[in-house]
Amino acid sequence: MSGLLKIDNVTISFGGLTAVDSLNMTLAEGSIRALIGPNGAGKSTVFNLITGIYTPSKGQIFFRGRLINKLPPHKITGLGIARTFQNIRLFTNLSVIDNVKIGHHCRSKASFIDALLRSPSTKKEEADIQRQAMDCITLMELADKADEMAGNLSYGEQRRLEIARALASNPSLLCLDEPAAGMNPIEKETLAKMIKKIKKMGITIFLVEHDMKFVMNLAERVTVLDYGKKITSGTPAEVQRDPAVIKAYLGKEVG
Ligand SMILES: Nc1ncnc2c1ncn2[C@@H]1O[C@H](COP(=O)(O)OP(=O)(O)OP(=O)(O)O)[C@@H](O)[C@H]1O
Repeated sequence: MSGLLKIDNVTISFGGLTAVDSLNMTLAEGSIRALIGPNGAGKSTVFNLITGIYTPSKGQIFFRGRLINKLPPHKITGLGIARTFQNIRLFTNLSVIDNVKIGHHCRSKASFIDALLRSPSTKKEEADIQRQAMDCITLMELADKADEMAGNLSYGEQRRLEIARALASNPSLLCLDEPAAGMNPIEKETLAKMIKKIKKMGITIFLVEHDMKFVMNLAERVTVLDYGKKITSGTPAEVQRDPAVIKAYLGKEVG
């Protein structure tokens, strides 16, 4: 398996605070990688760096060998990197399907004039977007809720809808920021099953998550950050018995 994403010696500082410090990571294509660490370790900042929200103070980020850390977020999405956020960001007054159709926007080829004139090519593109959006919500087991307002969904369903929307941009790398947060054990089990299905479709998964049981059952490799620095990287079993990890979590059980 080749490296899909390469984070090469990346540092970002905010004033006097180094949020991510000389980070090196390579994500194998088709894998599930987790990034864990205590609160404030820099995990979301890594996602913000990959998706172009932040620019590294030092270092480089490559996606399929292409330097991406100077590209704006929409270009990075267009190259095939999608993400969800720690806090749910849905249009609660729009339907489930419309929330997902918005995720297609970055792939849409229709110009403003095309859309106004509703040319045959625009109509065909609209039909394709509708079909692809249905595929995404079917995958996340929300097809029967397609016309419901997103705000009426349960918490677990809203989190799944966010993933459906991210999938609508047809990514090859999907970054999930705390996807299981606030879910009950049954919702977490359903989510884990869906993430495995997404992986089987060939999409690489990069996951930030606090729920250790969820992470250890799902990820093939786990990278641990503390105060912005990578303290270790390995299989879930290796990471769980690493003394540096146990110390970082202040003696809390990891597993
Ligand atoms: N835009 C910013 N300006 C200033 N400080 C920032 C900014 N973004 C992140 N930080 C700081 O960087 C550090 C890492 O934050 P980050 O949100 O990446 O941590 P995290 O590991 O995702 O934490 P959590 O698990 O609590 O979500 C924190 O100290 C945070 O306050």
